[in-house]
Amino acid sequence: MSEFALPKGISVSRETLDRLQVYADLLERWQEKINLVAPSTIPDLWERHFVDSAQIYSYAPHNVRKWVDLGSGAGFPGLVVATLAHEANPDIAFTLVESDARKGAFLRTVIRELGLNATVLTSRIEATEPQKADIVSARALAPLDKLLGYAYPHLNADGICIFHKGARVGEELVQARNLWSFDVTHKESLIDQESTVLILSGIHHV
Ligand SMILES: C[S@@+](CC[C@H](N)C(=O)[O-])C[C@H]1O[C@@H](n2cnc3c(N)ncnc32)[C@H](O)[C@@H]1O
Repeated sequence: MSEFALPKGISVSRETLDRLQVYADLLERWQEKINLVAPSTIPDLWERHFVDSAQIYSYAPHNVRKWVDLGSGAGFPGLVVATLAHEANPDIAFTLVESDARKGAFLRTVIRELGLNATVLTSRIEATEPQKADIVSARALAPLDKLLGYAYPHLNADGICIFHKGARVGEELVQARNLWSFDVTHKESLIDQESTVLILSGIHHV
């Protein structure tokens, strides 16, 4: 199977690239009616949202079965990762938690069109029953201390979190350590020098 490189060297098959393109086209169409992403980011949709999301797929351990994405919005990063996993790891079940019903309708449309192994829960994270996830991801949802409070009930015993974080990551880590104990690995963002991806494991209340 031929491999194609997304910008920043992420390799995907022709089929996956085509699926991502269908997703991007749907997003641009729906964006005319509902605000799925900040309009200022549309000219840079591919890099700001698709590549930024795709970069975390390689950080997933090989034995992942259940992946939960919190506050998915238009599907970033969860639905992009579900698209990447579709061919190589179709057994990974993705759950996207998004309280906004219109965004939920968009997410379901993409899932149906692409045939992905993913489900949308249109509910508030705090009201969602524990998901027992191997991985919880989130981008642009909340400061780290609050984010861990959202994620913790949905992790299984060995579960890890993969969070996109911005320039205030140092400050957020200090705050979070007041409430939480965890091991953390920092990965440089592929798209933005100011951003980081955090991988957190061994998460417990202090
Ligand atoms: C700033 S947007 C980020 C969306 C996406 N993760 C991204 O990076 O493009 C935050 C999203 O989280 C959703 N959200 C915020 N609080 C939530 C909660 N408590 N439960 C479920 N969804 C929530 C909002 O509706 C919104 O779509």
